[in-house]
Amino acid sequence: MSGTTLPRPSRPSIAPPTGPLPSLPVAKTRHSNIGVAQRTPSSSLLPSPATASRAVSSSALPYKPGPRHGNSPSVPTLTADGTLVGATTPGKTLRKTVSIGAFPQPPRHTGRSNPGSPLSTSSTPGGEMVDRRLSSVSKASVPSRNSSLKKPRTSNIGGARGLLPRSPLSPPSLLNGSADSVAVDTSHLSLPSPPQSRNSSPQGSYATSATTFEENDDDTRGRTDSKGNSLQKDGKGNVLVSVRVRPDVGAKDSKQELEWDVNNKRAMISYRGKDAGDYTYDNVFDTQDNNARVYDAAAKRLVRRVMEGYHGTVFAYGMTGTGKTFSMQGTATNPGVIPLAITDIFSYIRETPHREFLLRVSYLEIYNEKIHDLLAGPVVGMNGQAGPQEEIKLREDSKRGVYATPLKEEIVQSPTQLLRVIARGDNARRVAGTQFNARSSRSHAVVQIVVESRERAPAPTGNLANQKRSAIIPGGVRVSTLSLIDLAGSEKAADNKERRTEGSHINKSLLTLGTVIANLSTDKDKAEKDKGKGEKHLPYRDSKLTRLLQPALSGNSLVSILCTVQIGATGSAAAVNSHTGETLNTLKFASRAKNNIVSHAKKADESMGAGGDAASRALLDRYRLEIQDLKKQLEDSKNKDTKEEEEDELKRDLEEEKTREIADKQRHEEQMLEMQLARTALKERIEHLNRLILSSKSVGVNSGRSFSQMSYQRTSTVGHHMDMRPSSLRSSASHATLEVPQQNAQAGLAMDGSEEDDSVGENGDGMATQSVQIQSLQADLADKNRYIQTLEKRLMHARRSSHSRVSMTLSHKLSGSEDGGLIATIAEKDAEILNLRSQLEDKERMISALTSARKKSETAHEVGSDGSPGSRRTSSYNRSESSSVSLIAKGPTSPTSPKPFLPLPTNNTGKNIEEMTRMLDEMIGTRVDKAARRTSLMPVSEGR
Ligand SMILES: Nc1ncnc2c1ncn2[C@@H]1O[C@H](COP(=O)(O)OP(=O)(O)OP(=O)(O)O)[C@@H](O)[C@H]1O
Repeated sequence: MSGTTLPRPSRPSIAPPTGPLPSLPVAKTRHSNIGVAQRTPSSSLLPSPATASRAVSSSALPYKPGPRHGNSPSVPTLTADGTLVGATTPGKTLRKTVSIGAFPQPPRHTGRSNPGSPLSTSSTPGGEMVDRRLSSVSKASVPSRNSSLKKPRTSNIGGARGLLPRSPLSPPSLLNGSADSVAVDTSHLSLPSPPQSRNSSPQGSYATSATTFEENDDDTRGRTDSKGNSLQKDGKGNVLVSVRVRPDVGAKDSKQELEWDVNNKRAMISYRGKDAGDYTYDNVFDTQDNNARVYDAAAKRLVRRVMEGYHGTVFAYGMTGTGKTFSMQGTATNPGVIPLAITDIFSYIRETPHREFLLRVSYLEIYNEKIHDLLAGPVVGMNGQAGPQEEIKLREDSKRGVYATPLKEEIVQSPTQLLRVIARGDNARRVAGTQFNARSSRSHAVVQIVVESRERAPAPTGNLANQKRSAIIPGGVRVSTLSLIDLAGSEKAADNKERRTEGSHINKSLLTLGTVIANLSTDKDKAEKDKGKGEKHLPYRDSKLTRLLQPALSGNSLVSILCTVQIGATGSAAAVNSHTGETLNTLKFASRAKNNIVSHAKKADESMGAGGDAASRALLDRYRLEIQDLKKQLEDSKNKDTKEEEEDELKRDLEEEKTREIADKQRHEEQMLEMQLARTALKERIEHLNRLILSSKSVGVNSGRSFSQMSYQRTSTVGHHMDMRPSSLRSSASHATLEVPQQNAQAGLAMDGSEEDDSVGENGDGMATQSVQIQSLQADLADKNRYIQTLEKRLMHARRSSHSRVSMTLSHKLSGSEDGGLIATIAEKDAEILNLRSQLEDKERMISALTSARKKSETAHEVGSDGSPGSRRTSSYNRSESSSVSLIAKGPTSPTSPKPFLPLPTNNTGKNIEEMTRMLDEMIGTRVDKAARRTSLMPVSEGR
């Protein structure tokens, strides 16, 4: 086939690899054939010539590829349409195509040297497979596995042979999620488990003997030629074709069965009826072979190659009811290709720690030429009822090849998850009862597992940019796809109209598939023959199935085709004939597929994943980048958070600091105010006291003068017998002693001693003195009032402060208070105010007393001037006053003042005034002393 005219997806490069592809890392530890060992010697109960001869020619004898070639002319082509009918040219190999690279070429093939296949195992340098197991089997004279359908098996790897712990009778479907693990006892084999054996499963372990059996199976399947040389087994190229024969209990010993011979050892099916012929494939599975064996021989390698980066397609083809679904899905106890592939995929991931993988799965069906997404679930319409699904179309682009869109893809992380997803799709698949199958698949079902893988990034170091780079650089992402396809079965016209419609679509698509495959070969032949004439049209677009399979069929994928047949049938002769015809058709289809499909699959280009724009990047890369971005965002937000937290903390600190400062300021202001108030109060008090002193002085001066005058008068009156004691007036505040000057005293000697005169003498001086006293007292009163106001203000402020201050301030205040408490201070202040008030009252009383005294003296004065007794006193007073004045005017040196100074006799008014003043002074003195003591915390001395 030439790729020049065919539309090829560009996903994998179509150029063949330059060297041989690596084989699977299989530990070839065993040299015995488990399968062979477990099977009974091949012996036909009803030997036909053919079977007899094959029995003899089996393993112990050199293999002769003759029958295949011998049968070649008789191998008919697909009879579905007239154009495909025909037979291969006699002598011409059925395998017309070659696989990639250094595929070892079987001797019977044409001279082309085939490259090593990704599906092949190790080969000798000469290109021949080493059939170790076969040789060991031969040496041990193990009977041939070659068998006819009638041969009963005494052992069964998968369960029918007694190794499984449970009966496979009516097993639940594994894909429906009810499967349990199948632990097959292989201990009796005394064989080490190979490294890649299934050591995990969705539910546990699938370490079946069939799996281990597989490892050497490749070799035992090699054949020897007539000269005894080891031959490479057919089909170890990029395309594997296997045929599985379904057991048919009902048709036992029927004539049809006798016409068939299934030789799984030689991978050959021979038909001895009309159109007799031998059909040889890569694998032939007889009725005794279980699914594990089928998987191991037909799909295991392909799956592992897919994990290594190749695209792989496995599909089951066959007539309805022949076991396609059974082979692909299997049962709980006999898991099929799909669950076993899933198990292997995850085993591979576990065994490959240096790479990272991302798996996504989609599941679609082609039903009546329409594609349905089996994972999308029912679409609920506006009315709440299930509506039609969005139409899924097939598209093709240079990167992805042919693909269905829009199709739901689910990312899966475990075998269980993957199986669940597939089971979900499987439940959504259309099945119906038909004449041949109670649960017939009415659609082609395609499971696609996309495997993205990449070398694991080294531990990220350095900055984020470096980390980002290191996350996507190494090796790029490899993207490969494993397609597992369970085709609907070809069938005869059904009674039911719906089944008929389905059947016609199924048949049409299968026919197209056959045509494409047939034309692949024809095209190739023609292309070779008629170079330049152009290539034959390949009708990929005639059906959705072929369109979807186009990348695989056109050579971009490793392909494994499992054709299922059922030999023998019950019923009418026509039915039997029809059945045989279908079986033959399937066999011919398989032969053509084997011969015609050319695969030059190569590993997916690693750089593809890492390159291109973001949208075209592999999901693994996109996710890696996203992870990096998210990590960065996380880091940023963390940093931001930390920064914000720090800023918040700083802000909080600043605010706290500010609040503290404001509080301190307030406290300071309050303290200052208090101090100021205290100072004001003290100043006022000082002023007041000073005024008092001045007032006393002035009173002293005035009264001293008057007193001295009075003293003089008294002296003069009483007659010089009194002590010359200085008259002292003690200032209440300053304790200042004001001594009456001697000259004044002496001057007073000449004065008249009359009481009245003394009190009112000096022509109204007495009145003036009283006025001064009154003024002084009033001023004092005003002072006191101010002082009281100040104290009240202070008290108010102290109360306010005590309410508003915090306890600390309070305690501070309390500890700072001399009396040990603000409350005590307040109480004292209250008491002080009360005292002052009482003092005020006293003063008021004194003022009123003085005022009345003045009034009295005024009245007396007025009476005196009118010749009243008062006037006498006044005149006397005036006299003495005038004499006193004259004495004073004359000074002490006057010779007219010989009398010593005598204390003035106190009259009533003088006494009153003196007493009152004294009382006042005492009261003030007491108060001031008290206040001074109490407010010792205040800078009294400073104020003073
Ligand atoms: N190798 C086998 N061993 C035991 N039972 C089998 C085998 N192959 C098929 N069967 C049974 O035959 C029946 C039909 O098989 P299955 O549904 O797989 O056929 P099919 O090819 O998928 O049919 P269709 O195309 O109609 O879907 C099932 O009950 C299945 O269990």
